[in-house]
Amino acid sequence: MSKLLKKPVKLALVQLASGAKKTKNLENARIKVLAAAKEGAEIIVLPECFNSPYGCDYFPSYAETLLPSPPTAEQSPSFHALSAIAKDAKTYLIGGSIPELDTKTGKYYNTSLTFSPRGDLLATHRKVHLFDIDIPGKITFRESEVLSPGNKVTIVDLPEFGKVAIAICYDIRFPELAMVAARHGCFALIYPGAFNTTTGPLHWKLLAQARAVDNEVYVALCSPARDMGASYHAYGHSMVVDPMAGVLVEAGEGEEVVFAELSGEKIEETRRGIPIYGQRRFDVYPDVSASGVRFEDEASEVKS
Ligand SMILES: NC(=O)CC(=O)C(=O)O
Repeated sequence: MSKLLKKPVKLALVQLASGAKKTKNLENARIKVLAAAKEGAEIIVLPECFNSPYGCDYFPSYAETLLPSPPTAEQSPSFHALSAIAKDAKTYLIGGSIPELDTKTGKYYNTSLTFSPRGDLLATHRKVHLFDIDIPGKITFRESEVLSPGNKVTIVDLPEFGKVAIAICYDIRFPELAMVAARHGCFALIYPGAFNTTTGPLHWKLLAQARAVDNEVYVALCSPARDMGASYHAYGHSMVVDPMAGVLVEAGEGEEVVFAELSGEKIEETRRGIPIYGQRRFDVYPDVSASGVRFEDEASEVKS
């Protein structure tokens, strides 16, 4: 038996088509998550900004207040919707991300909420690395004009399975975060993410496979469906990659739910075959996972 993943688990990625109407997005998420649960999924993932369009112009008007926790239904309809969906589906629900406003500081965040099958909040992850890029003639995006970054690595214990790490989209470009999470015993790295039609074709699958092969863990990326009528064209192609970097499943561009079976034996088999976990040379380079890693958000009462 694997210590990392105690028993096989069925994961579902809901590549949701979200529009301008938040109530409609929440209702659509509910329908799709309940249907995925009926298919046997035990961990279900929603995309980045699943309750709103994605873009700096939208963050403030869609932002919800999560603190103090639990928020009221007026402060955060998405918190309450996600909690109820998880409870009704009786599954773990990684609620993609939503724009958040911390009313104490006036700062906005891109925040993911994870709920237990009883509907309890297990963890909150605020996107750590903000999506600030400028590829002339292609895409310029500056999340930092509106958002503030989170400041911790988020690892969630799902007691009957094991630990997963939650991070958001651009966070996948930073191998240190993934390595820290893997070295702290996660069986999967889960990234709700909205890559775009410039970076997606080149980097989405490459990064999923890179983080998987670096760390010999499962990697799951969950995108919104592509909407060519929106100001931001999400790439789609939600996918699950196994610890050998094989693509287990990949969605197309439209609304779709994809499933994958994850097993501890696949992780063990990979690590037996290519035993990098016993071959690192910390006499040659430093162990980034050993010290100075922040797992708690000390500045706020946000649940880690
Ligand atoms: N949207 C993001 O956060 C990241 C992205 O699209 C990219 O890295 O490319």
